[in-house]
Amino acid sequence: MTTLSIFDQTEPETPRVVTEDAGKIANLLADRGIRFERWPTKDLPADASQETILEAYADEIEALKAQCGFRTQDVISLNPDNPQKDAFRNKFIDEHVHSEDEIRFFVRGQGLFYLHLGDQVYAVMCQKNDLISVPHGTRHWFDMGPEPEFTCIRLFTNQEGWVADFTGEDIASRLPRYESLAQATA
Ligand SMILES: CSCCC(=O)C(=O)O
Ligand SMILES: [Fe+2]
Ligand code: NI
Repeated sequence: MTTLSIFDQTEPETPRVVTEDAGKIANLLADRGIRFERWPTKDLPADASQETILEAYADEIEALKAQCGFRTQDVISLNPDNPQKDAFRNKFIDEHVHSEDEIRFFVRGQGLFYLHLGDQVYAVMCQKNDLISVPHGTRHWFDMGPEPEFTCIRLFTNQEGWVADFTGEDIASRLPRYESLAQATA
């Protein structure tokens, strides 16, 4: 199940709110300017190519582009047998921002997005079907865990695609990582 855990940054050990109610999750995130929706997905093999995935979701991608001005897209897909999984995990695991609006649409598996909003951190264990926005300037990080298994379509208003600005803050290391949150909310 998709789970939202909300932490005060001054008390990163214990979430003050934990919910698996998709409607509540959407409302709590909308209150903070984050879009969260559940979109239908298609049956595709775990090793489907980026091309196949973009083709299968061409209508959804076009709709989002028309609606919100997204210009580029890519696919990030990881499986536990990926020899570079640790490097990929590390790539996103520290707090960063993007200078443009982005969307993440999980079409397979799960992954944990942390959004640092004001003095709170919203940790969203995203699942297949979840679409979440990362508005420009939103401090965030992403933990795919030690055995990553997910496919995510990413949309960018930036023509260059994914460009990250790391904040240099250590907040990510003070919050529970994927392993504890997946455990706590299983
Ligand atoms: C699930 S997509 C990988 C993470 C990412 O793109 C990001 O943090 O910006
Ligand atoms: Fe990011
Ligand atoms: Ni669950």
